[in-house]
Amino acid sequence: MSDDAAAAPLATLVTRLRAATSFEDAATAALESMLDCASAALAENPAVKSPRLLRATVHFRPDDGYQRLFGIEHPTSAALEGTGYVTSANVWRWVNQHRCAVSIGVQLGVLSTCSPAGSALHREPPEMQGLIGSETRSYMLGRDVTHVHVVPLCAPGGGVSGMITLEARCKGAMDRAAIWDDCRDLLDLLASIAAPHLGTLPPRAAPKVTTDELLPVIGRATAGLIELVRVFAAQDETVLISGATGAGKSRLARWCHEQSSRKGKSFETLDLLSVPEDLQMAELFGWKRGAFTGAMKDSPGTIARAANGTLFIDEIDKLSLKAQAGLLRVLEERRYRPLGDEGGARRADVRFIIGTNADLRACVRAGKFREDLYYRINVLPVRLPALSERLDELPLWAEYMLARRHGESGGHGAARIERDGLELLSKTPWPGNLRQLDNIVRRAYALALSDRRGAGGDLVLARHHLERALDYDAAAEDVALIDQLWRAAKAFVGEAERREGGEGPPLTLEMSEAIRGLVLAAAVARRGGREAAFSLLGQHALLKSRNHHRAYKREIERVREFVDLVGGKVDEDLAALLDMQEEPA
Ligand SMILES: Nc1ncnc2c1ncn2[C@@H]1O[C@H](COP(=O)(O)OP(=O)(O)OP(=O)(O)O)[C@@H](O)[C@H]1O
Repeated sequence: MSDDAAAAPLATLVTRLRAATSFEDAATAALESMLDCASAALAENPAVKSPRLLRATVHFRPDDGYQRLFGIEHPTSAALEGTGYVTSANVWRWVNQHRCAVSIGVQLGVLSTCSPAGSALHREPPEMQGLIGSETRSYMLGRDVTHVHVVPLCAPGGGVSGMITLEARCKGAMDRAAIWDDCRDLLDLLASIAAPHLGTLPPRAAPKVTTDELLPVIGRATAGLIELVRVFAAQDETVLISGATGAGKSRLARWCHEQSSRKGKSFETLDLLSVPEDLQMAELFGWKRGAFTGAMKDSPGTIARAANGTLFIDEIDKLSLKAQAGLLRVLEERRYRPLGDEGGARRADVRFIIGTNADLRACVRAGKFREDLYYRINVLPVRLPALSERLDELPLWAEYMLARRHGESGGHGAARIERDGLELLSKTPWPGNLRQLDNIVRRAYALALSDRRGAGGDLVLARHHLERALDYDAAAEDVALIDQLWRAAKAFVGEAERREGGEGPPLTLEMSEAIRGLVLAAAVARRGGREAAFSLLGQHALLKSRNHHRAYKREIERVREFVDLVGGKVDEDLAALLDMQEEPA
């Protein structure tokens, strides 16, 4: 295209970008101008028969994780929805590392690029082999896409903040990745002009996302993210959810499953924090009887249990290097073999969602996490913001958690939080995120309940209840475990002395064993179930032999006896656990 011919689209784009007030305005302007230029260039190319530009997409992912995804159809400019997006982790990785465009001839897998240093065109340099995998290729062909051009969005600071993909159908040019040669410089230029606007303009008003049981609160900062996850849910590719501990990654993973075509099938969670390294392979792949000492009978692993459904692997950075190699094989070949199984490999029809609160790239740099696995799971990455980054949600979460607690205890009437109590919460730092907020609300609820005893009306969480709950939290955090245990030991001995003086039956050393049951009960309350509690506390042999329910009942019985003996007011959560005959739902 001549310089004169290029001047007009440049001027139009600059004018439209200046007028843009949102990310979507700027993205539409950029995509339309790039599609128009590419369309004109292809029409003039005598070697290309009946070319047709199909669509273009902005993948905005500063700092690697997706922040926005926006695309339009050509020539209508209708916004793309749902599964309308082509994604390829490898292409992103290449463009991100080399900061230059790539063209792909989909049918034959032909690739071309400019060398990062200059303008020389390279067809299929060796490092690009395998850049588009067979899955991506057949997906594109299934959508009638024969040619794709990918342009990096270079951020002013030197990094790459995203990429723009253009898709075309040119059946007569199937062996030529080079159909874009006449316009590739102009496309680079248009993208570079748009990049700063895309990086700085705010999104159009947050989409109206409806809440549900799994995501009861959605604020301004998370609305866009939830929409992204809804798009990703439809794609069956691996989703990587990163975010601080307690931010709600597990719930988001579950929600993603419910939005996917695997809804209604099993959803399994493997929390690697609670699985010792030497059992990780067994947990993932299952085992045959005799595969290792203690393997008394065959057992399916989480991959088999998640068949046709979704497997959420949390705390992925805790995966041993050996198990990392195993997981990589599953992700690449979709096949696995249980430990000790001599038969053929089994098919893993599972959608993986991965959770982490670690910086996986730092783990790769430190040699603790395989780089190839990192790229294999980093297909659709999203970052769930910490509670401190979405404070508009805080009052809604607090009220939701209070209502849930009130409902659990079968409370009558309404329960609410006083306005200055909510103010206090919004000024509090929340390193433990939603989990910590939930704990505070529960503790404040217990305090409010004991204040209300006897009085009717609404249950009100006043500021002083929340203050006390927060103080308790801070105190518990500051005091080392051994000091807290020492205090408990001294309290035990004090009570024994009182009884020695004639106050009730004696307290013997054996009775101090009730502490085991208390620890287990606390773990059940914390982890939401016996299996997770036993696993957390390293009781894998009991779990394997399925004897943990019996063990739990025995320990809890001991606690009940102890409570009967010493009397006094029992914490409400503990009382509920002691009354419970069966596993909590
Ligand atoms: N969508 C939600 N609905 C109700 N409660 C939630 C939700 N998300 C988070 N919470 C509260 O926060 C707690 C932690 O949530 P979740 O386990 O999903 O966080 P996480 O980010 O996976 O934590 P970790 O990294 O420690 O595994 C939950 O037990 C619950 O109390």
